Amino acid sequence: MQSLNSKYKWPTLVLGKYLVQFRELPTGVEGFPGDQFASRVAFEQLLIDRVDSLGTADTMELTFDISSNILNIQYIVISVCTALAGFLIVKHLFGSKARLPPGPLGLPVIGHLHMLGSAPHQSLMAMSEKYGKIMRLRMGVFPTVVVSSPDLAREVLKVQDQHLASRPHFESGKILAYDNQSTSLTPNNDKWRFMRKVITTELVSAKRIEQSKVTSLTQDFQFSLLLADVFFPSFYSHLQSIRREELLNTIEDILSDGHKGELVDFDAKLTALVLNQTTRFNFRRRYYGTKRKDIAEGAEAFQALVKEIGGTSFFFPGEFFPFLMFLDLGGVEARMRKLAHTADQFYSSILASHRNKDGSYIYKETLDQDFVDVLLACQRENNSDISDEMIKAAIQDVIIASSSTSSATMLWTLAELMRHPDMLRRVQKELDTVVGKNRLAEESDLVNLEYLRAVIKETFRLHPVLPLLLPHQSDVDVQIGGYDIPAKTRVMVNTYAIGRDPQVWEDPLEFNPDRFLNSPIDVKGQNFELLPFGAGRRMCVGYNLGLMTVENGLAQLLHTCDLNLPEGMSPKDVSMVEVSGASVTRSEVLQLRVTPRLPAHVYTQAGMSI
Ligand code: HEM
Repeated sequence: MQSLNSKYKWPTLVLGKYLVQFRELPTGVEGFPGDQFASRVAFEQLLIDRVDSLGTADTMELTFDISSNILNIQYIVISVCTALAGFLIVKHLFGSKARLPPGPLGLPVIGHLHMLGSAPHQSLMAMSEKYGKIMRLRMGVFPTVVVSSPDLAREVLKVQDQHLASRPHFESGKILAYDNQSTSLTPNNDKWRFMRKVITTELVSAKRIEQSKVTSLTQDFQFSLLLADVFFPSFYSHLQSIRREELLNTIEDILSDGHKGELVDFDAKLTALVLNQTTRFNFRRRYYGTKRKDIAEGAEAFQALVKEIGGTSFFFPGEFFPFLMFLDLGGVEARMRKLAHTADQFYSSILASHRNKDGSYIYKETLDQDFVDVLLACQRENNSDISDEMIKAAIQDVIIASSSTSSATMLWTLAELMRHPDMLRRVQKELDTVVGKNRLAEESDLVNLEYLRAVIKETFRLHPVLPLLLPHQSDVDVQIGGYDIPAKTRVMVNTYAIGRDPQVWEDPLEFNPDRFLNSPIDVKGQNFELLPFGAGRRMCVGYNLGLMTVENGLAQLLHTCDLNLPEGMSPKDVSMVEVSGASVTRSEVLQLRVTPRLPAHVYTQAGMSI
């Protein structure tokens, strides 16, 4: 067999790699599976066949997820350069008499990085079965503890919450998130609390926040919040109408594709739905293209940007060996800098569109204000504390945090329902009983859709899209599970392992929504066996918007559309294979046949032409 290296010019990233995972299709190679290959030989042969059949030029640009596949050559460089530093750090941190959690034997310098594989949550679950529900690991130079039981999750996210609510410093966040100024990456400080309050007040809450409750911020920040609060009521009702409008747009689009006899690409439709909702909340623009006429200029570039930043993994060499960042192994840093520059130009243009030419703020009536207006208003009142960079980081954070998570959850739920047609019928029967067939579902119906909500909880249990949450970090020495955890240790909660633990759930691998009927277990951070949004101070700040998006989106879809698998495909063929990036998604696109299931006048009355 011909060697790939001899035949094609090959990106450095691939040299020396045996396991490679595609994040994107090579340009022009249709239907190339986002798959992993057991060996280099199989991988190379497949590529050679594909490239030959296309007759492309001898250089191809490919994008790889290097999350777990840190190159052998890089390991060698890292090992030589860091042996001494690693030894000293480990000796300093673990050389004391502290009672540390157990853990597998790691390699010198790299620690346990090589054990993470392409799906770290799965590898860590397997390791916890062997080494225990609390494990000590080392990711490069960083001591890390992973917990995998509800009791230990409670200790991390509730009992020791105040000491574990910080975040580690991320090298990727330094480049891509304005020096870790985004809400999700900022350490536990006043600015982080401020951003959480503004998001809660302006984007995701149904209630006004009483000024008296704001006690932990500086006076200036309190004033800014008061200001934000004034804008709130009208903005909230406006958000509700945006949600509905975008949802009906999407359903019209889906039904129109279905009517033409085309298979509907649910990945594309639901990603567009959530992204459009989010960009409209933030800066009143639809940015993600759909087939409708009102596609904003630059939609495709923006779509690519969000996808790439959202898909940028924390798992690359410089993240675990920060003092080697300057070597830029694999060229990851250069790629991130380019991406950050493009993103910054985009956010600068958004800010500019909210200001006059001389930089002064364009005054708008309260009703016309979007999230960027609110942040700029806070900036005007508190100039030195809220920088443009902080605002840009906040916008990016909300877009990425909300878009990939909500659409991925909807897709996992739909895939489970397509695998279980009896459950799909039961959800639709419930919708017909609660809503009927003569009107569309409303957000207010959700409370009565008990079975649908059970299906969604069961999906969260088996397919949490952020299975390890985001890494927490201890500010001080703490104890978890009777073990000593030194300050500055990274702490992860493996919610995926908890969701599949036979000591916690009966028949844990079975998709059985009935387990949640008449059960007090909810997803709102009170029940540590089910933590799709985390819990405590760092819990997802957008959980009720995320939940509303998922529940309402699925209710409308399943009520208005009959869904069927493509001809010749049976329920057991629906793949549940995962791809791990910034969030965990299905590896296959969900394509379905769609027909309307309500009388024509219901769609017409809602303004849809199908
Ligand atoms: C189904 C949808 C969603 C899921 C499953 C989800 C899940 C999560 C999880 C697991 C975390 C990490 C919690 C931790 O580290 O302990 C998180 C953080 C976060 N989420 Fe969400 N999320 C969703 C939707 C949203 C939405 C709609 C927003 C928009 C406002 C949002 C904004 C954030 C932010 C800003 C953080 C960082 C919070 C902090 O560090 O203080 N999320 N989310």
